[in-house]
Amino acid sequence: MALVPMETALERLLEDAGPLGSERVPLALAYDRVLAEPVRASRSQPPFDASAMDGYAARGTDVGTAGAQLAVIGEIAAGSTFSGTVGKGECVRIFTGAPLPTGTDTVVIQENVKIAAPGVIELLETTVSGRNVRRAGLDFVKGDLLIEQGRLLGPAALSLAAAANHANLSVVRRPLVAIIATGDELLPPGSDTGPGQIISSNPYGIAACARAAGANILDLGIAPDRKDATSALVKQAVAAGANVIVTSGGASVGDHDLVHEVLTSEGMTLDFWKIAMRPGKPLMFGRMGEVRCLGLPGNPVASLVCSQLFLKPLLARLGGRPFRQDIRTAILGAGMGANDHRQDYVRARLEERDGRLIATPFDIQDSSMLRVMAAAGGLIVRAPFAKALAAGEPCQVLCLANEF
Ligand SMILES: Nc1nc2c(c(=O)[nH]1)N[C@H]1C(S)=C(S)[C@@H](COP(=O)(O)OP(=O)(O)OC[C@H]3O[C@@H](n4cnc5c(N)ncnc54)[C@H](O)[C@@H]3O)O[C@H]1N2
Ligand code: MOO
Repeated sequence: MALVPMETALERLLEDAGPLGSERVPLALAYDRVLAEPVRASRSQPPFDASAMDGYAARGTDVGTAGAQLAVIGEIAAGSTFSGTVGKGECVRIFTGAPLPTGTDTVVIQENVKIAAPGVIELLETTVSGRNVRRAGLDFVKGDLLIEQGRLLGPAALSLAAAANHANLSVVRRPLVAIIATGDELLPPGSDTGPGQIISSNPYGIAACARAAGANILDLGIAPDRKDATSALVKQAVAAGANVIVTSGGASVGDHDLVHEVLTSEGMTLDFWKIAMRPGKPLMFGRMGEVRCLGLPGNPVASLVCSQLFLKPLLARLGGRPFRQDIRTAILGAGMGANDHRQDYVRARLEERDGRLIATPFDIQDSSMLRVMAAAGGLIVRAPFAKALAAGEPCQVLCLANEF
């Protein structure tokens, strides 16, 4: 079977992947969620002309002359209102956030007055009419569109939604990702391993990638290399409402690589299998109705690279989240040979020298080597049949620094 080019595989993976439905969540749980409906202001803010300072509210026409005296006829703090009307030559002691009393339009800050006599202040400086007042609706007016649909909710958006008097928000549902590791040799971390056994590491990295892309995780553990055991976990994933089933291992051509057979028997229609990439060649993708199935290769680095390149963008689409690979130009720290027909993702050390990004490929690129992967700041992307490059030449790097 001809290997599928990387771009074709990505296009097919994302072809009809759009945001899942929505759910309403309390504001306190809405951080890092994607807004499913625009947020409009249910009220105006501030809802009244409000004092921006601690001082004295007065008429603008009374505060233009230093040395003038005003009678203090009352006091008002934030949270209350002043029932009377302030006349010429009068003022009201006021505190930040309090509504301006009727008749006033200006606040003189307290630093600019002195007490001339009990109940009388004297202006030490002039104040321009209208100063130190926040007009009603300065921030927003009832009905204003405040936050657009599709926005990832961060701190300011959440405070804004709260100020606009929304206790709950409609957000895009997080995709649920079921993860199934396959292989007789696998045991969970913390186990005593016997002959021929290793620790199942892939689900942890896969889950972290999925979480970073906004998904919820259902780790279904390890299926031994038996069709019935693998089928049972796939059924469990479907029953739990998984939007994406991710398998790890068993994707290749060995006698014990059962994933394709099992997924097909559970109703998956294969879309593509075997990509012109390294690592990650045996990657498989198909659909079981609305459930997407991603068969990741078992080699630990391949499973991580494929999670970064395929799982994350897929989950971002389903969750309505923005996503873009962080690809930058770097300078090669060592020469590289010509590439073959597979797009290569070469683990590289990244450093900044004299303001330039230097990418140096690790000597050994075996796709089992997690230590190298964990030390790699990025993956040098080598197109199929790319020519040999000398140290010092530019290359493209997919930066992982903040993600791995
Ligand atoms: N004749 C061929 N053999 C292989 C090919 C091929 O094209 N022809 N492809 C190779 C490539 S590339 C890869 S990648 C692997 C992937 O194959 P599978 O997806 O079937 O993976 P397994 O055979 O199950 O495992 C491969 C390797 O990874 C280890 N593994 C598996 N699961 C985990 C896990 N959860 N945690 C840690 N390590 C895991 C497993 O023990 C094996 O060592 O196939 C090549 N072979
Ligand atoms: O391409 Mo495999 O995915 O070498 O590790």
